[in-house]
Amino acid sequence: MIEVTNLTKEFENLEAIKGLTLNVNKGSIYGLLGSNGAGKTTLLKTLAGIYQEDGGKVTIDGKRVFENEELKQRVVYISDALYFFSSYTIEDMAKFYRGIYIRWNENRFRQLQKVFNLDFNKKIHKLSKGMQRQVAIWLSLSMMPDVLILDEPLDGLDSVMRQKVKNLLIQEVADREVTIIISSHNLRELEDLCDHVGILHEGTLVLEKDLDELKQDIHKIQVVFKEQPSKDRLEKMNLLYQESRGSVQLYIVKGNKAKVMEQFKEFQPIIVDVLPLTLEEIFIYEMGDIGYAIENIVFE
Ligand SMILES: Nc1ncnc2c1ncn2[C@@H]1O[C@H](COP(=O)(O)OP(=O)(O)OP(=O)(O)O)[C@@H](O)[C@H]1O
Repeated sequence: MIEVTNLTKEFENLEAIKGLTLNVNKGSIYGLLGSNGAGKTTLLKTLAGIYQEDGGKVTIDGKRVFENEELKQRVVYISDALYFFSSYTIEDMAKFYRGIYIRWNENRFRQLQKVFNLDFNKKIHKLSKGMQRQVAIWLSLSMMPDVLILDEPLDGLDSVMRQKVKNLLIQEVADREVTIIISSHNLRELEDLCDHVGILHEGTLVLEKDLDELKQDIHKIQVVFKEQPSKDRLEKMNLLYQESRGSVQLYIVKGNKAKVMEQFKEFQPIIVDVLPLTLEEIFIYEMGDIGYAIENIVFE
C-alpha cells in the first residue's frame, strides 16, 4: 500500500507538489494523468525515494521510502529518461542488476526474452528508443518488485508492444498482487489498464476516481418526448449536460441506472435509450460539473 500524505516538493522558488494526498491499494493499478509540468515525475521520484519530501510523508507498507535500502529492493522505478551504462549488452545489464537486487529471478528474465524477442548480446545503446524502453521493462519485471513505479512506460512503444506490456502488467497484478503506479498524458492510453485514475494539475490532484464506479454512476440518455417535460421536473435529476438534436434530446445524468431510467419513463417518452459513454466523455462531463476544463489536460 502506497500512502502519500500532504506531500510538498519544491525546486528553488517553484512548488512542484502542493500538499498532495493519495493512496494506492495493494494489487491496484493507479494511472496518474496530467499535462507537461503537472508534477508527475516529481511525485513518482518522491515515491521511489529518489527525492526527499520537503513536507508531508511518503510511505510504502507503512515505511518511509527515502533512504530505505531494504524497501528499495521491492520498489522498482522506471524513469521516463532511461539510463544504461554505455557499451553494456542486455546480458551485462542483467548481470549488474542480479548483483544488486536480491529478488532477481533469472528464470523470469530468460522467459521474458520470448516476449520482447531481443538478443541478450545486443548493446543497449545500439537499440532504438522503443527497444530500450522494452529492455527497461524486461529488466524491471525480472527484479520481481512488489511495487512498480512507471513514468510514461508506454511512450515510444508500437501498438503491438504497448498491448503486450499492458498484458504483462495486468498479469503481474493477477499473479503476484504487484502494486503499480503509472503516469501518462493520455487517458485513452490507460483506460483499459488502470482501476484508479488521478489527475494531477499544477502540483495538486484535481480529480481521483475508481474507474468501475465511475462507469456505473454516469449515463448518456437519448430520448424523444411526446411532450417536453418542464425544466423544473428535469432539474430534479442530476443532469450534467443536455443537448437538443431536433426532436431527440440527449442527457448526461448521474445516478443509479435503473432509477434514472425510471425517472425518464415517468415522462412517457416515445423512445428512451441508454448509450455507452467513453471514459473520456465521462471525465469531460464530470470535470465540467466541478468547473474545470479537462480537455486540455489529459486528451491529446
Ligand atoms: N530538478 C528540477 N529542478 C527544478 N525544477 C524542476 C526539477 N524537476 C522538475 N521541476 C519543475 O517542477 C515542475 C513539475 O515537473 P515534472 O517533471 O514533475 O512534471 P511532469 O508532470 O512529469 O511533466 P512532463 O509530462 O512534461 O514529464 C515543472 O515546473 C518543472 O519545471
